[in-house]
Amino acid sequence: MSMIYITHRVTFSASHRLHSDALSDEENRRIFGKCNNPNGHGHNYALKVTVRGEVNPETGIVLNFFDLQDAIDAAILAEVDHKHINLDVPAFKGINPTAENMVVVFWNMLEPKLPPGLLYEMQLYETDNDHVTYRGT
Ligand SMILES: Nc1nc2c(c(=O)[nH]1)N=C([C@H](O)[C@H](O)COP(=O)(O)OP(=O)(O)OP(=O)(O)O)CN2
Ligand SMILES: [Zn+2]
Repeated sequence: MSMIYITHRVTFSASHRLHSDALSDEENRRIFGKCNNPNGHGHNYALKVTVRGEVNPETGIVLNFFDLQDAIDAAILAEVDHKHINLDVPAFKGINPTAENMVVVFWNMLEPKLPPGLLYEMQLYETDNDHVTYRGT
């Protein structure tokens, strides 16, 4: 049997403010600079989701791309697209919406919606130049 990795990419737009409740206002300004601006700022994010599994010999697929897209839409995009992450998304209450924290939250949103053990990797692109990768641990 062949282990195959399949990836679906989605995009969404959202705004956020980098601010940690564990830091003083001065520390937040020093560490996050302009990204700590109280008015927030926006990004056009891209999220790549990779699942891995064996190819079903009858269908020839691991997981239908359509089903993967539907799961991402329902679990993640419905929550965050065109939202202010800090203010509008309950899952981020008390969580600083860095790309690092966002990808972990997204994993926890999506993983229960997929067949057990299928989710392999998520990559969240905040810009074309900067992205983070998470594999669940
Ligand atoms: N490790 C991390 N560092 C930073 C994060 C992050 O999530 N993890 N996030 C930010 C901010 O969100 C910031 O908005 C990044 O925006 P960006 O447009 O990349 O900032 P620049 O002004 O440097 O980009 P330009 O190339 O000048 O357009 C910061 N750090
Ligand atoms: Zn930002």
